[in-house]
Amino acid sequence: MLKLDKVSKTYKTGDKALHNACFEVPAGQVVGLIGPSGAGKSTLIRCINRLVEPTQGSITLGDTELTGLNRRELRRARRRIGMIFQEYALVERLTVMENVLSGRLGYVPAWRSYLRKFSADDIAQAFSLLDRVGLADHYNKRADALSGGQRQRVGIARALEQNPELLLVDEPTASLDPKTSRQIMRLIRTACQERNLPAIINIHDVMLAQQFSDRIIGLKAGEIVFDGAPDALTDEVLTTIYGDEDWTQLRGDNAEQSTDPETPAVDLAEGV
Ligand SMILES: Nc1ncnc2c1ncn2[C@@H]1O[C@H](COP(=O)(O)OP(=O)(O)OP(=O)(O)O)[C@@H](O)[C@H]1O
Repeated sequence: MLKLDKVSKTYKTGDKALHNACFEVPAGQVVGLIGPSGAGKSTLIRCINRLVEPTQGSITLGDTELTGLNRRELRRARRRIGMIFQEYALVERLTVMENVLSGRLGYVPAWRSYLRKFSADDIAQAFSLLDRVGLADHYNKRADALSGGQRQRVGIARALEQNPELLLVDEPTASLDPKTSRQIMRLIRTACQERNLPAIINIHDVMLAQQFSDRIIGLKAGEIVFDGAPDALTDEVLTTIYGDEDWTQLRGDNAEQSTDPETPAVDLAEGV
């Protein structure tokens, strides 16, 4: 369980990026975090693992108050939080397997991580995760030889290799085509369901968020203006968050893409 209590962030520039954010995310829940550009989505995600220091409020993961930790304790706590990034953040010249194993680096002693020595269990788990994200045959390829969708799957496997208690996902599909985006979102959601893992996904595409989240949190100018079920995200609510748009047409376009016959209805679902 993740809990945010009155979390605010004002940058040194005076930008009030987040104001009094309060919510809890129970185990296994996938939260889609939406809102216009500059609403504070990245700030909120980064406050949770303290890549950005909140100005006020408390953030608790399980029994640990993340906001109260010193640097060393924070390093240890970050092992419990898997991150998935828009630009994948892979080490391009390393193999797929080495990238996945790097998810364990926070766990192995410094000398072993320097020599990149991993236990047999870590390696077996990495193989199993690569199999589950559909990349078992690619384990020995260099990361820079992969497509965007494949890279993001490596990013997902690396985050899961950490055995995290929470996933923070920052615009995972922003660099991907619509079909690959849906596959990646399905993969993240299924992985969370199987592991009872909570996740917060910062996502620009409202329709994808609605399709693959258990809950939506809508931010506008640093304030939470919506927190509810994906079905409750009516055109009126969307207009509150984003301003006027032709939501009916946007939904129509998306429905066409979702029924794209080339997109298997359950692709990867069993494999994750
Ligand atoms: N390092 C920073 N220093 C000063 N202001 C910042 C910094 N990072 C973000 N901001 C400001 O905080 C506000 C929220 O930004 P943030 O990046 O969190 O929004 P966002 O919803 O993630 O936007 P986007 O969808 O465009 O990535 C904006 O006004 C932004 O200009």
